[in-house]
Amino acid sequence: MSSLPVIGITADRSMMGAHASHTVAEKYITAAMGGSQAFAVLLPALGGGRQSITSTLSLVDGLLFTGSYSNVEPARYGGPPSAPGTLHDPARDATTLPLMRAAIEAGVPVLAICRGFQEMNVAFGGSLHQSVHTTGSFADHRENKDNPLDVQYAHAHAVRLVPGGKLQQLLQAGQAMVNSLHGQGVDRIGDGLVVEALAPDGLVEALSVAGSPAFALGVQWHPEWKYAQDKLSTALFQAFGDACRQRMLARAGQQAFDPID
Ligand SMILES: N[C@@H](CCC(=O)NCCCC(=O)O)C(=O)O
Repeated sequence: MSSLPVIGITADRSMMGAHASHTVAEKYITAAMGGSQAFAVLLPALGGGRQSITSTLSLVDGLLFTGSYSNVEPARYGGPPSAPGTLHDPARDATTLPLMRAAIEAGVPVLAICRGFQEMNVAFGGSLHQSVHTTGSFADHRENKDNPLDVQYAHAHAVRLVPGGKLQQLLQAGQAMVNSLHGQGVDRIGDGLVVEALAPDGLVEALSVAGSPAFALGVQWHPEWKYAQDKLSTALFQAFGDACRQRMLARAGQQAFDPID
């Protein structure tokens, strides 16, 4: 048995030339390995039950739901059709949405980032604003894609950590600075989800799952970016890794008592 917990990382499905491909940005892999001290494996976005959720959950000690430029298809939360030209990834939706709920119910630790955070909300029956900056109620939370990456992923605004919440307890502070690279945002909050952080304009920036048997946290920002240099990001990946290690040890204990057949 490996001494490292295994973290499954959700991939996007897109075309590389003529070939359907499954990809994960390396920053998520290095953050899981370095920040959570885990062994990273990539989970293809095959959807449609082609690889069963039960088998996936039996292979991993935790799941990292990644960010992505694509939007969750609005039919998944009863929203109006997307603006023409919006990037979707229906295979990813079909993979991550059922996996998210099943993982959390089974006590598999979950950290969900940006699109992953939006998936958490939709998986629990919530809905999304398709472009928060056109609602009239919120600021523009998008990055300027013409800027160098270091500028795009730099701190953009504060978040207020809800007193007594999981994030506030983790950081032992009332607020933190975060980056901001998203056009969509949480509208109706999913059933059983708990607000953990808010942007100055009131947009929900982090969610946890009430009564979840294990770590289950989603954040709208990108803690994987320079995870080792930012106090909140370091704390998040460490706490996620600790939860994954706990599950690994619990599973090892269970196996030791399984009858030999
Ligand atoms: N499409 C959604 C989600 C935004 C998001 O996840 N961006 C990530 C960009 C690439 C990355 O850093 O992985 C939205 O715009 O709201």
